Amino acid sequence: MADVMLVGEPLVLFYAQEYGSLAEVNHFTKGLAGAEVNVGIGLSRLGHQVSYLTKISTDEMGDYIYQALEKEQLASPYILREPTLPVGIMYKNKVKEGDPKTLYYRKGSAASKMTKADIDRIDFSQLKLVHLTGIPAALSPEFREACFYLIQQAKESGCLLTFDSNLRPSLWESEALMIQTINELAVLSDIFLPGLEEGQLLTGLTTTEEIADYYLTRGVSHVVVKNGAQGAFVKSQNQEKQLVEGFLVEKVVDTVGAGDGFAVGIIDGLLRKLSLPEAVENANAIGAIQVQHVSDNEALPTLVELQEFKENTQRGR
Ligand SMILES: O=C(O)C(=O)C[C@H](O)[C@H](O)CO
Repeated sequence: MADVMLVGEPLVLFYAQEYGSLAEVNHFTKGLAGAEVNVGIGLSRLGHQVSYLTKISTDEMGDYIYQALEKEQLASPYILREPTLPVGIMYKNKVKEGDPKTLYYRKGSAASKMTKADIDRIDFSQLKLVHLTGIPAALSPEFREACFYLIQQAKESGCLLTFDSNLRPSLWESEALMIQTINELAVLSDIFLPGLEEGQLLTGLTTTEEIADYYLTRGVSHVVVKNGAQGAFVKSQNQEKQLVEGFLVEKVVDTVGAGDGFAVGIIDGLLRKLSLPEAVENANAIGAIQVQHVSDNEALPTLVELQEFKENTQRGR
């Protein structure tokens, strides 16, 4: 029986083999992407039982996603095959510095059409935690409505809710709708995980503590503001707060998926009843591992690999 439920859209990812703009490069490697998928893979590798609810096509790209999910113990009857709609595709370029450019072909995908009726397929009885990101709410009005319904059902069943803002402006009709919706979802969560820049855009505030307070005063129990190499700032309703130092990374190769790795550390810590600062330290470590690899999820560690990384890597910028 699964402890964690994830709902989202898996993507076929083509990541470039050569540096340069997507218009210029010719060689790509095929992989799997999607924020919730990445979190699911990370948790599964750390030994947790995870369920993942989505819809994929019945064509070869859908087969590819299904097989990749099977390999990561994420395939289950919660994956519905939809004969008339495609899966989403994402391209990602290779950069020497900064964030890679991502390009989506996902409008009208099978997953983007998920509704409240799909949420009704979830058996909440044994679940401990539901994790959601801001991406599904961007995909269609019906999926957006389903996200609020998922949160309501999860809360009624006594599940913890972790929420990662994961802002993707290109997927939203407008920035105003993105900010409004993400804030509405965030204040319903127990543990909210914004990046510093995301928090600044969402609240109009500047510092990590101001951002944390914004959500704490609106009912969130714990806020963890991610600040890349600087580490992460965590503050709770009881006013306990701490800046948890990050790990030294020699070369940042690709930042996409680092936030999902971070969420894995937090959720794993909650499930294993670690203290929040301990969970944040693991989250920083998994984020640091992620940024050193081009795939969105292939480097996600096992517990042994995580331990090794922490033992062999210095803290600091
Ligand atoms: O799901 C998306 O929209 C993506 O951008 C795919 C990536 O794997 C993911 O978001 C990384 O967080």
